[in-house]
Formats: sequence, C-alpha cells, structure tokens
Amino acid sequence: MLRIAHIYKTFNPGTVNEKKALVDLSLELKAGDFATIIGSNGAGKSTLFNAISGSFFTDAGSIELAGQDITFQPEYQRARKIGRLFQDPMRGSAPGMTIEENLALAAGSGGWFSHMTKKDRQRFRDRLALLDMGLEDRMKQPVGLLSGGQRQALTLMMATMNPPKLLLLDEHTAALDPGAAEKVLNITRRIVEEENLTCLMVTHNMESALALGNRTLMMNQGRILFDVSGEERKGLTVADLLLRFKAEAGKNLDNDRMLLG
Ligand SMILES: Nc1ncnc2c1ncn2[C@@H]1O[C@H](COP(=O)(O)OP(=O)(O)OP(=O)(O)O)[C@@H](O)[C@H]1O
Repeated sequence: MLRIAHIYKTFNPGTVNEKKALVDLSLELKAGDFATIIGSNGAGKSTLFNAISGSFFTDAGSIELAGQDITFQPEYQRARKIGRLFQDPMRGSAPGMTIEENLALAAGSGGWFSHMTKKDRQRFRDRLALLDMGLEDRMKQPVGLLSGGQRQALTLMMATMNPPKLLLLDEHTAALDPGAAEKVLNITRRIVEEENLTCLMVTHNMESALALGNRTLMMNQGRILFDVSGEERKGLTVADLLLRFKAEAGKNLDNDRMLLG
C-alpha cells in the first residue's frame, strides 16, 4: 500500500543550521498494516509524516501509495487519500460549525448542508453512537464545545468516514488526559481493524507502541533503526525496547516524554 524508497530531507542545507532530518529512509507497508513509530527527540517522525503528506517534496527517493507514484504530487491531492490526525485536538475540525455540519463536510457533501437528508443524519447518528461519547445527541452543537477527547474521536471518525488509503496518527492522544487518551486509543484500534486501514501511528507511549497494531518501528536521526513484527514483537517489553535502542543507536534513548511516560 505504501512504498517509500530511499528518501532524504535536509533542512537549511549548506548553512550552519543544516539538519539531515530524513536519511536514506525506506519503508513498505502492506494493506492493513498498522505500524506504531517511536523514537528519540528530533528523530524525524513528524518529518516523515510531512514527507508522506506532501508538506514538502523530498530531496531524493520516491513515495508510492496504492500503486501510484505520489513523490511530486501536491499536498491537496494526497489529502484525498491520506487521513491525518495531529496532537492538537483543535486541528482537523471546524469549531464554529456543528457536529453534523463537520460530518457532512467529511462525508463529501460539499458543505451544502441544506441538502443533508434524513438518511445522512441517521447515518451520522449511528456512527457517532459507536464512539460511546453521547455525541449522537449533540449533533446540532458547535464542535468548539466538545472536550479534547471528544473532538479527537470526532476528527478520527471524520478522517476515516471515506476510508483513506493511509491513516497517519501523529501523537493524536498525547494532549489528552489519561482516561480520554485510552478511550481514543480504543476507538482508534476498533476503526483501524474494522475498516482494515493501513496506518502509521507516532506515539511517545512505549506500551501503546507495543500493544497496538502489528508492527513497531523505532526511529533515530532520520533513519528507521529497527522494525519488529510477528512473533518477535509479541514477547517484547518496554525494557527490551530500551535495550534494543541502546544496542542499535549506541546511546541511551533521549526522548524525555517517552521516558517520563
Ligand atoms: N521546517 C523545519 N526547518 C528546519 N528544521 C526542521 C524543520 N522541521 C523539522 N526540523 C528538524 O528536523 C529534525 C526532525 O524533526 P521532527 O519534528 O521530524 O522530529 P520528531 O521525531 O517528530 O521529534 P519529537 O519527538 O521531538 O517531536 C529536528 O532536528 C527538527 O528540529
């Protein structure tokens, strides 16, 4: 589904601020793969997502999604195939618009809310009920009134309403309180499984990185340090991950949030 081959990205090349953020990075995801990504500070996790989403073109290498070369495709075109959630629950939905208006936009009704049919509303209601947050009874309320967890769950639903070829989750529960984070992670797991989505999820929570999905990638200095799946992954503990990082990177993991978590 996703084939990234030998991509590079250097910020501010040739200056004192030069930063090699992605270095000869290759990654393949099969349809239905759900890979979690962890890594050291500044490892290039968000830069990798930006490269896939088309926030910039990479300096070299290629990116293929669902059999199509998207290496030089503009961001707005990729957005039709790629769903993305950010850490900030305020991104990804329109606060001044109601829940049902947001859903209509995500469903591709073109924003002509007056054309929203009874059937559309019922479909939105049914899907909202699955979130188990009572949002199905608040469809006429502006999204700005929702809590962070409710808003992130809604954004996830919007991003997957028309199943994307690839779902990118960039620490999408990191700004939530532990209870809300757990709820949104459970919803994430359910939606990804039910829709058989291909998904990459950055997290600073090493337990989530091992518990969710079928693969775990560790990044350091713009590269994928290791990629574990199958039987090898099943028995792994957080302590194993830290040891493995040290063995591969030649230093201790320095991501403060991961270590505090
Ligand atoms: N637009 C940019 N201009 C210059 N440098 C950048 C830019 N974006 C990212 N970088 C640098 O590239 C490196 C990788 O950054 P990135 O945000 O991808 O790391 P990350 O793995 O997501 O880190 P963290 O876990 O700390 O959020 C960092 O050194 C960062 O400062």
